[in-house]
Amino acid sequence: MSIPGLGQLAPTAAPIAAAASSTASAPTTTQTLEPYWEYRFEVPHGSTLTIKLLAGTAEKDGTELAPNTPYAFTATKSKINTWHGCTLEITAPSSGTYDAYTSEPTCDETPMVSYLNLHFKLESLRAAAQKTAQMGPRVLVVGPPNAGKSSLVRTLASWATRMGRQPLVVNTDSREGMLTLPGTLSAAVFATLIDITTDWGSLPSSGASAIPVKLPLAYYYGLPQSDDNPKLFKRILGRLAIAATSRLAEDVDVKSAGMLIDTGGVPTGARAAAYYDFVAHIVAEFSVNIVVVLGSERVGSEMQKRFAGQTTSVGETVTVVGLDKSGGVMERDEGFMQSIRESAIREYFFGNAKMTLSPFTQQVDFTAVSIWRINEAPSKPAADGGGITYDEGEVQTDVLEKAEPSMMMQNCVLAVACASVHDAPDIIRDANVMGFVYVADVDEKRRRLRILAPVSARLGDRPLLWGSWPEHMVNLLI
Ligand SMILES: Nc1ncnc2c1ncn2[C@@H]1O[C@H](COP(=O)(O)OP(=O)(O)OP(=O)(O)O)[C@@H](O)[C@H]1O
Repeated sequence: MSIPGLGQLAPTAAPIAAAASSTASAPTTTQTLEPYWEYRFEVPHGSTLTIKLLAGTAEKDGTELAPNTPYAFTATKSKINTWHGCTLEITAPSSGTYDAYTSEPTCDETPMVSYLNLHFKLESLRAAAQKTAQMGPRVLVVGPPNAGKSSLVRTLASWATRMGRQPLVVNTDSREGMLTLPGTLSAAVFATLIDITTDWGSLPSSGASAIPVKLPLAYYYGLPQSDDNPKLFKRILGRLAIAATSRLAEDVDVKSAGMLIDTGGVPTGARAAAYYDFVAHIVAEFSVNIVVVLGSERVGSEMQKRFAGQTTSVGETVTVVGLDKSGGVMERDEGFMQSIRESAIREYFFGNAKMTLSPFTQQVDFTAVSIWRINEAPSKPAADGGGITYDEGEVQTDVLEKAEPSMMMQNCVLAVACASVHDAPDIIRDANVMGFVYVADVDEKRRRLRILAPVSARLGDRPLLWGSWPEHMVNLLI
């Protein structure tokens, strides 16, 4: 066990240098970082950047780098930070490209110190909860898009596990999957380190891994934005909250460590009001007692207005904490995000550079599968403030519709519900996800589907859920 940030030296007067961007050409370079500096890097799809810690100590999102161990990063934007200083060896294949620079803040300038202070505050709450067998802190992180919310949740989770804690991490942003494919809301206990070459660690798959794989509990929403179908989104959040709360109840270590909940970015315009309702729903359902607002006074003031001083279902007062966003957080455009989603899906079926998987292909008759469609709600407010408001009472938007196989499903990912094909639609909707299949081909003439699955299992026994997220893929078999 190591304690993040402890024993740190008084801050050195590190020069405040403007971050200089450089496109590296040399295959191997070394980079020396002073205390509090960050090495920020962007690796495009198809390139690999290998980083090795030669001396000192360094972390990626709270997880320490092992000395003299090469870590290969691909298709990512991230950073390595150091509390005490370090030397890194950076290697990139001469044909590959990447962009990197060092940020050189002092102790007073880096928001990492305030994140560490938050961690120690949470730690003291966890210690107190452990003594009295109460629930540890339930922390919700909110803020605008690209504020560093997921990075902060990951960092707090990693620091907690380094102290021997086992927090339950919850993802409520269906655009990105946590330990599962996009389109889902999920929760997982983090008791061991995170594989730092990925965001959240490898997807659970049927192979051996040096770092223990975390198994998430996932529910399929099948749409990218929470307001694409507000009623269904809230329903699924409720299911996840019940599962998360019972996970806390059955394990004293998880209970005292509490929860860390990630959210999608607060949208702009009229959609923000609806989004705040989802936040209120999360606060109520997960009995959140600490709301961390990252990088926005506007969102901070809204959160203060709504939650500060409120009491949770277990009688604790809700605290709202505002923290600065790191200047290093990188924009990820739609093209980049799409390539990340595609690689997550490829990895799910075919494995990655460390482990190849052999998915199972089967031909099934249209009549042998039971597919249920998840629809968007009929309307949502436009980003500019116009548009139509919801009328949730009237429309049963959270009802699944039975769908006939069709060409529209070609190259789509379907979620396999942990339910029976004989169950009622609302039981199927409320079931958690067992895994995913991919529709490689639809032959409407012969009424047959070619389906790729991670394991050989009879598909006809389980209902399949068809949403619009993740979106249509390019053909994975080419
Ligand atoms: N200090 C930093 N230096 C370099 N990159 C960073 C830093 N902090 C975060 N990033 C990167 O910036 C990107 C966006 O960060 P992150 O995903 O944490 O933001 P977010 O607020 O959760 O985004 P979203 O609104 O899309 O959910 C990620 O690729 C992350 O690894």
